[in-house]
Amino acid sequence: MLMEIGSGEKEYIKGELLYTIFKNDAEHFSIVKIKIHDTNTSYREKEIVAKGYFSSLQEGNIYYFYGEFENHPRYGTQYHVSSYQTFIPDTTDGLIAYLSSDLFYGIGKKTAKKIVSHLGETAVSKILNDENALSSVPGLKKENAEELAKRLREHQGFEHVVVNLSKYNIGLKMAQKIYQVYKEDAIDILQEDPYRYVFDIEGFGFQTADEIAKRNGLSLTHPNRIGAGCIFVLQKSVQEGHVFLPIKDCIQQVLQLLINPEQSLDESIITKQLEELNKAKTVILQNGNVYLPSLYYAEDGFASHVKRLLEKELEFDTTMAELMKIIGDIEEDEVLSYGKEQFNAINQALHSKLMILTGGPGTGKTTVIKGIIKAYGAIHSLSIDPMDYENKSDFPFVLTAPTGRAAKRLNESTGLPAVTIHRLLGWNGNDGFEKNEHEQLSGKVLIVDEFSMVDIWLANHLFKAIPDDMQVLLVGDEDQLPSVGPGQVLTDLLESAIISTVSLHEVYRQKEGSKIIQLAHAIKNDSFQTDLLHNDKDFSFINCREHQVVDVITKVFKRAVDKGIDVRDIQVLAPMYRNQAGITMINKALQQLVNPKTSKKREVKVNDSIFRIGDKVIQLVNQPEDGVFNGDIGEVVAIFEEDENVDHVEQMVVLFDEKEVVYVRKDYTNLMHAYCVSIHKSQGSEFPIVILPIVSAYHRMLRKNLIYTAITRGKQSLIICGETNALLRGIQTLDTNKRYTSLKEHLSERLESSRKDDDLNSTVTIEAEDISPYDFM
Ligand SMILES: Nc1ncnc2c1ncn2[C@@H]1O[C@H](COP(=O)(O)OP(=O)(O)OP(=O)(O)O)[C@@H](O)[C@H]1O
Repeated sequence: MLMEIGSGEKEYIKGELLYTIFKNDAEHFSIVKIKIHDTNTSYREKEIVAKGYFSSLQEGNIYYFYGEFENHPRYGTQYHVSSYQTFIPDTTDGLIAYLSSDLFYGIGKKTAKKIVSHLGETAVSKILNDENALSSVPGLKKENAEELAKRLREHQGFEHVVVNLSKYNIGLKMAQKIYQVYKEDAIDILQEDPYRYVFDIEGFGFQTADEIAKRNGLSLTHPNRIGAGCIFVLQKSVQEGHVFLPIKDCIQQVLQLLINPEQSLDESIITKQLEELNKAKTVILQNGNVYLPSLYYAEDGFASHVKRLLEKELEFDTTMAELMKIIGDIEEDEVLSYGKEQFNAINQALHSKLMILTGGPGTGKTTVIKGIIKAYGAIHSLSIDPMDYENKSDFPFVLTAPTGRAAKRLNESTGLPAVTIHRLLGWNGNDGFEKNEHEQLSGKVLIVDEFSMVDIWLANHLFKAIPDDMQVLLVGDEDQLPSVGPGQVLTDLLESAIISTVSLHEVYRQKEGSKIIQLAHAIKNDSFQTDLLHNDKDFSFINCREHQVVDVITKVFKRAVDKGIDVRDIQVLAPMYRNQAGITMINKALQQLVNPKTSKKREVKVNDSIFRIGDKVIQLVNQPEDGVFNGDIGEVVAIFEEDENVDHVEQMVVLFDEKEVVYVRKDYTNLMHAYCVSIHKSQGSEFPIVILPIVSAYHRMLRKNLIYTAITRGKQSLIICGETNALLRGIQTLDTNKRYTSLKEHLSERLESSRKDDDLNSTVTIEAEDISPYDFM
């Protein structure tokens, strides 16, 4: 149904599009000049500049624009369009002119007249709403009728969808996503089964679908509602890190979600619906658990690749004596003597197809990685200098980590090239990964650092791309926070004990007198005592309460900056965004301290924040097309106004290490200030100076692994400010949020089946010795 043009209390500007000032086809973003015909707003000028996301606009056409006025500091009043619609002439003459215009091939004036006289002045909406409307027009050829309806639909389709979705408070951006999936069917689907949106459209919430369904009078026990409820509950559980939900838990959560005083629901209805979804392969029910298929297959796929890699035997014919000599030479070269655990780790890694190396900070993980690479090079007579390889892809050592900063750290500590896992696999956004089981990685040894941060999806994609004969070393610290995404791959692998593992316990950095390392290990080993909080050369503890946190941090920060320390080297980490000691407040205060407003510095306002040239910012999502990833930290280096660049849109330029990334306004929300970042976001990074507030106001979040992760981010200095009790309680609180994962089961099933195959094969061989083929003839 078409919304009545220009009707309702919604503000509009009706006008002719005079010309396009700027157009970005890829973004569907345009800035246009409008000659105003009519408006129900108080705007009294004859013309206005309008901007927004449009599918197609034609100069000379008349449109209704719905949106809001905006005051641009340089260009004055502009209209920010949130939805729009072509004005279809409502007079007979206007309509005839419209239908016989160039827009509609094959329809001349005569035919247009016939259509209007037959269908009346609402001809266009009749054609759009009823496929057969034109069949009653005498003398109109079937092909022409079909062509006209098709063109009209194409032309009106997007606007029609946008305008109708806006009635349900669905904005232009989400409307574009929806239109891409459903095209002109979007509104029909929304009206018949809004819950389908929850399945098909990323980011479309259950509550929105539910409200629309209620408005459209859909029954509260409708299977689609219950099905969407199940999917929504599963999607939510994935955000909490689960790979599946036990069916009972899932049912309880769905009941909670769908609860309604008007109509009761019982478990059997939900169970039945889960079975239906299972039949349709929308979920997978197995062993009393319910999975979203992508997660079930990720776990199972990962397990199958682990099995594949373990099956391929490794040829290693270096004798222990030879190896001792090689390692001895490396020790001489490195001017150190490997500890027993470290030697064992190098030896085992060289012998293993797949190995896990774990250990807390300063136990020598990087030292061991370097030792493994050098020893491998010596054994196989391979140079470990990338410069000796003409072709980059021939370099035998592939070093990778889940985040940009972790990869950079790995590169700096080993002196070898290291990239993010996404880059290694050639992630290209929607299209997926260039590297996969068909196009695998090249190289001989793969080393993945910070493996505790890798979720089951990424682990599966990575393992798919590992060729059978590659040796793999997974390095991580199991005591850190689990991955942000679903699963706990490192923990599950360690618990399954199917991959050889070496844990390093002896702390080497402590020998250099590091209090940070001492603290970290005391927390890890549950031997923390408050006297460890005494100030030291690399550690201070400042007593303060929640309301003093922002002030204390600002003072500490100021003192450090006054001492000449680079702002980029000081990182505040906190567990939560809200409350008076939260990340948001800390960022505001620190921005004011280190990068205040001045008349010379350009800035842009984004919701409640102001981004200013010189601001430290963090990327919040993966943006592979620009080579920036969730957690990367950069600095705003330029802000351009619309008329200052060839694209004619406002732009903000952020420098990440040596790479500049240009953001347009719609992407500004991918950034946040980074004077203070969440501990979760800091995983995989290290900073010279870490300031860590810990107060009881964070109690919901304070856990041993969170505090351990935060403390181990500090390289040279750590300043904790807050309450001793909150710290004590935090490190005594274990993360009881058990993640539901079944990787261990998948691994044992896979390995069990391969054992059975082996048994079967061996049985056949034995029997075959006694039986001749003729026995079967
Ligand atoms: N066997 C050793 N003898 C002397 N020094 C060592 C030895 N092993 C490691 N170190 C030193 O200890 C420090 C920490 O080692 P390394 O950086 O390898 O640990 P790590 O586990 O990677 O630490 P982090 O996780 O904090 O990065 C380094 O300065 C390193 O040179």
